[in-house]
Amino acid sequence: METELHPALEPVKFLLGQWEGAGVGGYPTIESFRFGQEISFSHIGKPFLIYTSRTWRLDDEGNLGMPLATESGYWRPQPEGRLEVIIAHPTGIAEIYLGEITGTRVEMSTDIVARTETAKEVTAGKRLYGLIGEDLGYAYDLAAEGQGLQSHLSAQLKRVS
Ligand code: HEM
Repeated sequence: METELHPALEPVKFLLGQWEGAGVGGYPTIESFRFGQEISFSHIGKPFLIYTSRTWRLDDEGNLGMPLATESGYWRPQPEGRLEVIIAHPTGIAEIYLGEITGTRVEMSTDIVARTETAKEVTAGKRLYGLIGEDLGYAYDLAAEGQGLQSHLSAQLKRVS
């Protein structure tokens, strides 16, 4: 049965579906790397998107290797293009973002980052998502381990369903 889209999701409808692609990552404290990624945005008829992401290391031949980061959460569009996002990480981190939707572009910055006792010292994040033609692109800036907010990842994904 097709679930009817909640009207609050109209501004983020362009994200719905499964996306697959590849990206690059780095940070001053680590070696740069390539990764493959699957992202899913779905809904259950309520005013939020369900978001999940899985990633794998990508070698020079383009083969997927070890699993890397995974994350999941909820995207909650609000009136006037505002957006609230909650993302949980298995690394003991929970991020709360406040953002804005402008056409097919979403920009968000962390309001709060909470960490378990053993999590790395992540203090802030900024994410930019947007359609590039028919693809989904994003860039993620991270402040962690005493470093200022700067690029950790960027990727481009194709819609697969
Ligand atoms: C597509 C998603 C991501 C991928 C593929 C990815 C990949 C990586 C890799 C390969 C490393 C270096 C090796 C390691 O420590 O595992 C790393 C380090 C790190 N990542 Fe990510 N990451 C992702 C998302 C995130 C997010 C969302 C955060 C913060 C909430 C984050 C925070 C960190 C931190 C704090 C480090 C350690 C830096 C250090 O030890 O100095 N990463 N990431």
